[in-house]
Amino acid sequence: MKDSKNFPELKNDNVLRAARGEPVDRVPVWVMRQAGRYLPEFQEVRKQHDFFTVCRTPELACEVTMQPLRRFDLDASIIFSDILVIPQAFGMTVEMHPGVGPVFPEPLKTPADLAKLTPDGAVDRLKYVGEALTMMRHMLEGRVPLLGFTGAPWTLMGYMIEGGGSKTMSKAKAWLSDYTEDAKKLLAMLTSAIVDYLEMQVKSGAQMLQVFESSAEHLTKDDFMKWSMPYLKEINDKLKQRLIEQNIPLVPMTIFAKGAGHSLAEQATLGYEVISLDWTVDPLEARKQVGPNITLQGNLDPQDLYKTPEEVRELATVMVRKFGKSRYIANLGHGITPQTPIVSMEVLVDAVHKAL
Ligand SMILES: Cc1c2[nH]c(c1CCC(=O)O)Cc1[nH]c(c(CCC(=O)O)c1C)Cc1[nH]c(c(CCC(=O)O)c1C)Cc1[nH]c(c(C)c1CCC(=O)O)C2
Repeated sequence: MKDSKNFPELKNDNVLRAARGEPVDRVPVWVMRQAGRYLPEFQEVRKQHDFFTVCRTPELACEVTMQPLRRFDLDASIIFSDILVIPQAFGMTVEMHPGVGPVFPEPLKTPADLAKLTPDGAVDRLKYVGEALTMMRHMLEGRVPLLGFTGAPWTLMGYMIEGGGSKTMSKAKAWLSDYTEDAKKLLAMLTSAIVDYLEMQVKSGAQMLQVFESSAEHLTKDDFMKWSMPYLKEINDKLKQRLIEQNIPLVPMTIFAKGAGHSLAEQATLGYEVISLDWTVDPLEARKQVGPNITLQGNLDPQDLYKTPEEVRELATVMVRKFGKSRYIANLGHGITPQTPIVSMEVLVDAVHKAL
């Protein structure tokens, strides 16, 4: 399978080795949303093309995926796309409004709206992501591993019901209590599509996968156990089972459940190789919670990148020394934000590589 596309041999595999608990040459680092609006060259592309056009056009997706790698000595690339391509593949309209974020003109209002969704064949409508991954593997020439990703069921359900970002998730939470069976049906539908989607990503060339449960922060610990964890486990279990059945080498899996620092010990039981931490969690405490056999990723506060270069260097160095060189991938605690100075990224990457 791996050779069927004749991908170039991987040179810097530190991220994959860290994920598997093997020794690394240097602490690897990449950044969530590393291809994004803080880069002027990204803004140039966005002036000419709508956000989802970039996602759907492999040449454009690969160009913006490559942009941060031209500037910084990063140890991984992540394919340019969005978690909301799954709701789109289910037949929902999603628009990206600059300065606002994603907008669904027709969100799910009542359980009757579930009948309008078209989950059958969703993965076929996401083939463009696979094409971008395959093209990107060649474009990278083996420089660093290529990561794929997906949104997790609860996070996607939230956007589909709220119709965009939400401070409270009041409507999505109302589904959990008022339409419990339908909420379960929707989460199961999403879980199944996510497994298909990740399988396709691996077959297309993704060398590691991250599952974004960004809206975990809205759930109590009890609700996280009930409405997120079982689906996260099913995604990891089913995907691995499918890859094994087809004799396809497994790829490391990362779970990023933002705001779920209350459940690190529980997350460590899910079967994911890597747990990505938001900035609210102390590295030493996180290590205590997950034990020695899980890789940790994170967790600098993205707002720290607005400090002086000297402060950024100091904060990154302290962070890396707390996590240590074993089973650790440096990253931010969430996506990099649009006004971040370029120099902060340069300093962050350099500081991580020099810290140990
Ligand atoms: C919740 C979520 C989304 N998308 C994503 C998540 C999970 C991570 C997280 O919690 O931030 C994931 C995502 N979105 C994007 C990537 C690309 C890969 C990368 O470089 O990390 C990834 C991994 C590009 C993007 N996705 C988006 C942008 C900026 C939009 C633009 O270019 O106009 C980028 C580069 C837009 C987006 N997409 C989404 C939102 C809420 C927004 C608006 C928020 C904002 O404005 O910062 C949905």
